[in-house]
Order: sequence, then C-alpha cells, then structure tokens
Amino acid sequence: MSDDQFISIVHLTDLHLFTDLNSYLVGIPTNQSFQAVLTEVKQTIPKIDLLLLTGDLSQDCSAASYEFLRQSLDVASFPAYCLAGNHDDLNLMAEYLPSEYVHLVRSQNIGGWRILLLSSVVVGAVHGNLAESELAWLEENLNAYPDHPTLIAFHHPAIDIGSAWMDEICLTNKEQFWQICDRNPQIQAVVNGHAHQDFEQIYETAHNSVRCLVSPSTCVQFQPRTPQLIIDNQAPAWRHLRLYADGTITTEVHRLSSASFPPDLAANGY
Ligand SMILES: Nc1ncnc2c1ncn2[C@@H]1O[C@@H]2COP(=O)(O)O[C@H]2[C@H]1O
Repeated sequence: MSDDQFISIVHLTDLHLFTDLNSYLVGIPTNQSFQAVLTEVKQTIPKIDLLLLTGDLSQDCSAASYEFLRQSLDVASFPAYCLAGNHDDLNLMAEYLPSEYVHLVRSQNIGGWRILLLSSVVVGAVHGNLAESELAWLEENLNAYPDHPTLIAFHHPAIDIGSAWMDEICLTNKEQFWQICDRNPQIQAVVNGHAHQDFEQIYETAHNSVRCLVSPSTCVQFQPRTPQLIIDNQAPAWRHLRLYADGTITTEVHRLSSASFPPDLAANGY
C-alpha cells in the first residue's frame, strides 16, 4: 500500500523537559532523550504528516524548556500539535511554543479525518478531568462532522490501565466522556499519555468500538500493572499511527535504539 493512502502520525508524550540539557529526571537527561527520539523518528519513519504531543512537555515549567521544545520541533520541520499535561503551564506554552511548525490547535481536518485535542488538566492537580465546557465543545464539534472518522487526544487516560496508583490519577469523569463516545460512533481512537507506558484496549460502547492508545514517554517509563510507582527499565519511546480513509488504524510503539538512557531504577518517584 502506498504512503499517501494513510495519514502518518507520530505520538510523542511526557517529555518532561528542563531549562538545562544536563538536568535529569530519575537518572535520564530528558532534553537529550527527547532529541535522540526526534532524530530517530526522522530517520526511521519515511512519511510524517503530523507530530502529536500530549502533554507534560515541561518538567520545570520554565520558558526555556518550551523554547527548547519549539526550537527542536522547528528543526524537525513537521507540523506539530501540542496540548498540556499536569506539569505544564498553559500561559508559557501559548507564549513560547507557537511557530511556523508548532501549533496549539484544538481541531483539524486532515485526510478526511477529524483530530480533536482536549484539555484534561486540572490546574494544581496531578489527576485529570474534562470540564463541562470541554465536553460541550467536544460534542458540538462531533455534531458538526458526524461522518468523519475522529481521533481524540488529551493527556490523562480515559480507561483504567491496571496500576492502582496510576488509575487514581487518570481521568476522573471517564463515564461522561464515554457517554459522548457512545452518541458519536465516528470516534475511532482516543490517544493519551501520562501513564509512561504502552497500553492498548478496545472500549466497547453500545454503538461503537473505540481504540484506546496510551503511549510511553520520551524519557522515563513506569512498570505496568503495579500497585505503586515502580520505574521500568524500558527505553524512551514513541508511537506511530497510520489512519486510513475507511476509519481503520494501524499502530505500534517504537523504542529508541540509537542511544541508551538507563533510568535510576532505585528511584520511587519524582
Ligand atoms: N511515588 C509516587 N507515588 C505516586 N505518585 C507519584 C510518585 N512519585 C511521583 N508521583 C506522581 O505520579 C505522577 C505520574 O505522572 P506525572 O509525570 O504526571 O507526575 C507524577 C507525579 O506527580
């Protein structure tokens, strides 16, 4: 099948960038691991229509960390859509991120698909929630394009992933979100970060099956299915998605292989 028969999206999440190239999160210099990921993405994915960045872009909430991100994405030269996570500062993102390539868009039509970006951030909290205004906006947008296969992205997973500590800090109003999905069978996929691991599940509503895709971080990973946070030895990673006009998706996670960023496995949090 030729490359132009699908939309190629690279999902990058939970970058946790700092001002300083030599600052570490759980043993990993996160600016360096992100740069290595971006370089490998460019070298290994032949066609990229869109980079999708789903929050926790910054760890130290500094202007310099967002400037570093914008500069890195400008050098990569792919359209990049960014949304916020619980570690981010929306005002700094709006001030320092937008560029020719970097966009804080909320909706986009691309190759017959609708891409919708929501904010699940609760200012000052680690967990997520979709505000009434966000849910109303989502429903309005879905009603406007009922025949377009749709991918929705936000930071906090809308499903339990089987780690008690993480499930407590994911989306708190999952049911409201899934009720909207039930009324809008054009929704094909929900893409999230926050969990620092690869997790995939089909969510069956009464009227459709939604592909839930949670992707690993470009820096440190958490072990799956654990009662408390345990650092995983898995490499920095990203997810590649191919969206086809008939609404189908193929996807897989890629782990960084060109450089090694071992985490501090003894750390029990950050
Ligand atoms: N030991 C811990 N137990 C529970 N949560 C933690 C621990 N350490 C850090 N966290 C929080 O868990 C969050 C997981 O995702 P974040 O990167 O958003 O930010 C992390 C911290 O806010």
